Amino acid sequence: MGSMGNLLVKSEATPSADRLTRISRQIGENTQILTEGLHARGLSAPSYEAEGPPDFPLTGSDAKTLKARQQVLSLTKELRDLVLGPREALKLMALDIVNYVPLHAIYTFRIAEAVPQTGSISYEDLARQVLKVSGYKIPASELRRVLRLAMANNLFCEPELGHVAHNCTSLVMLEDEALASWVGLYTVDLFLPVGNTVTAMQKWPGSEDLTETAVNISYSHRDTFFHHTQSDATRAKRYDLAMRAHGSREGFDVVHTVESYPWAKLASATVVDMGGNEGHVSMAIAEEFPSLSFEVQDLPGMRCEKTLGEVPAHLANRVKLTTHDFFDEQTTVAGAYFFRHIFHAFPDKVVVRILKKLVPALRQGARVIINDVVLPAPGSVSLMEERTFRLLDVLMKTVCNGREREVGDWKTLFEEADARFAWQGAWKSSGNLWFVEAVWDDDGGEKMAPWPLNP
Ligand SMILES: C[S@@+](CC[C@H](N)C(=O)[O-])C[C@H]1O[C@@H](n2cnc3c(N)ncnc32)[C@H](O)[C@@H]1O
Repeated sequence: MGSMGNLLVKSEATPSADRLTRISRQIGENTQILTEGLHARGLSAPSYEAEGPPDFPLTGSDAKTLKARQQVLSLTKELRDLVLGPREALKLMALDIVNYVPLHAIYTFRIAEAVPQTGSISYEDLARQVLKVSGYKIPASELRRVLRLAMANNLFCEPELGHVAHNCTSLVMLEDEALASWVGLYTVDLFLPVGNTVTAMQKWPGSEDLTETAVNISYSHRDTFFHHTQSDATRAKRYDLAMRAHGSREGFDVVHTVESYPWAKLASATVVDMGGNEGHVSMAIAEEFPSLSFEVQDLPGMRCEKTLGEVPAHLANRVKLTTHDFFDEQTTVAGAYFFRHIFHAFPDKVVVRILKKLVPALRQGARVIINDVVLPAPGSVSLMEERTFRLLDVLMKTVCNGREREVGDWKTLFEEADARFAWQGAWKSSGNLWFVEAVWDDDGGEKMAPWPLNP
């Protein structure tokens, strides 16, 4: 019971000692489902061995298996915390910040590159290799202390005393540049801002200004996070690669965007993909829905010959990459305006401003389609899911005074932007992102019959 939520779930008045057994039995039952799934597909269990699979093997499975996995993840945390006891669990939660030091060191000193892909290396030789690949002269004793903490978190291993080797997790950092950049983004770029979030809340309570954030305090400037990121080539590249890793996180894959909206109902419309980056989302939808056309708008900095040339020839007449700043008035008249992963990075008043800028181009029946996070009601989803979205919500506060939103918050944004936006609702059928939609009704919003959308 407790696993499905937190605040709304009433705790037992005096929980019986059997509670622990009950949770562990549920863990056992759900683990059994996973084991059967592995057997049925002839797969072995995940492990930390260097040759082990870098991803849990059943991620693309049926709903029952996926739910069992979510249950195991939530219940094991619950059992762990209960067995620790609240006092000790709290101490460990606070102490957890130290676990980021090895991650930071591994990224900065390029330790994954310095350790040989097979076999092992002594700490002294590792110090020499680190100097070679990263230029940093770090004593063996310091590498040892950070790496031994990393190993206590199942990152690298020490097969023979005094010798470091890769395991499956550390190899991922070597082989997956996007994931390594994800680690870099959080440890190099965001560690200070995370630490300054409360200071920003004290300095600018409730601010909706993009330049009154923990990033501004940490880096002593009044630029937006976006400009801060773009102002340094290394940082910009790290951010772009990290976003790729984010896009491939479970539940955030573009396949959910393609499958969860009834795109065919837009017939032969043009969809303007606002802040559509290099067009990867539009291209994925265009592949599946051959009657649709896309105009992918983004800032000039996102356009160069290389990216323009990356639209495959068979899509070139239906997917156009153009430049447009969404703070300027929209000039393209289209059937739909699509915002994926855009608005959570902006405070409410800025989102309203962006929506208003669409108005000159909107014609009767034009759609605004948002594909973004919708916050669950507290306690309505598993603790794992809840934590994913609450983390993103607080992170948005840290970097840009943006926020994740509940369904009612999205509706309010449209109401504040213009009464002619007729609310169509919000839904999610797969993945982590929801669809939120409004239709432009020149006659005044409310009278427009809702489109029968929920697929
Ligand atoms: C988080 S990415 C989302 C990209 C894409 N929609 C997706 O779902 O993968 C945000 C995008 O918004 C773009 N962007 C930021 N500010 C913008 C602006 N003022 N006008 C147009 N695009 C902007 C960025 O360049 C970036 O490509």
